[in-house]
Amino acid sequence: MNEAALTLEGWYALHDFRTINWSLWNKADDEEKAHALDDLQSLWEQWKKTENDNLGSSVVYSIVGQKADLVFFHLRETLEELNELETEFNKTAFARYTIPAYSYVSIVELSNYMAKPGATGDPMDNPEVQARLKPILPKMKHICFYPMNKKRDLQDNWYMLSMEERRGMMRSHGMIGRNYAGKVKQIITGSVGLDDWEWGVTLFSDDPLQFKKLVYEMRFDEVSARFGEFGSFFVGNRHTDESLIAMMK
Ligand code: VOV
Repeated sequence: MNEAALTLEGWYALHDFRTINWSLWNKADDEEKAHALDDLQSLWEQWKKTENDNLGSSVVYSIVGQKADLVFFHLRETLEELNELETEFNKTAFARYTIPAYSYVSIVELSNYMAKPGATGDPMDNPEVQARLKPILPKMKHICFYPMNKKRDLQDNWYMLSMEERRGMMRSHGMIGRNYAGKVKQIITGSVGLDDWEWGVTLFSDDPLQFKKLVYEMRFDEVSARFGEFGSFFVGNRHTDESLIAMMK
């Protein structure tokens, strides 16, 4: 049997994609709209407080194209908290004007492929590791999310490779990624046993072209070229509470 990579897990993640029911929204009167936006605003204030208290992180982005209109991306300590905030959102007057479009449940994950040989001590005690496992989400202008698998075909089965083979490929993957330091920030969330794909890839950048450059360059790298299988891509622009409320008015 091949050696499983050791993984460290941090905050649970929910990507909650919604479509706005514009025909319902357009029929609502001013009072109903104001009530819906007040509800959204007060929930957003709670999300900000959670983030300021370092108990989680939340960002909201528009989605370009017809797959959804918005994504609410939340990180929280427990699955229960994610469930609660999803329900809380569903109870708002604002949610009545949205239709669930897609969701993804996962957990922030780091693997030991790049672990320094001979490192001692519990990595969970390392503040850098903690900051990566429980990240305050970047407030960059654009987001790109997609789920992915590593192939389990007869010839190309990631899970049948030795640790050394996988480590070598992940090193090359990391080297490509490093060229995008300062341009693209990635949050990799593991979802084996949690959702339909094996990982969620969430990228942030101030320049959406960098998503295309990075993903394209990685397609030529062995781990993506031979083993990568990808779901739907969602791309969008950052919303603050002010910009989302202004858009709805
Ligand atoms: C923005 C740049 C960037 C950088 C620097 C980077 C680096 C790294 C390192 C060093 C490591 C391994 C250690 C760890 O941290 O876990 C990873 C891990 C991972 N990655 Fe990555 N990745 C990036 C970016 C990046 C992208 C764009 C993708 C999508 C691939 C594509 O073709 O579309 C991706 C995927 C992943 C996955 C699914 C994993 C887990 C694989 C597993 O089998 O466990 N990743 N990644």
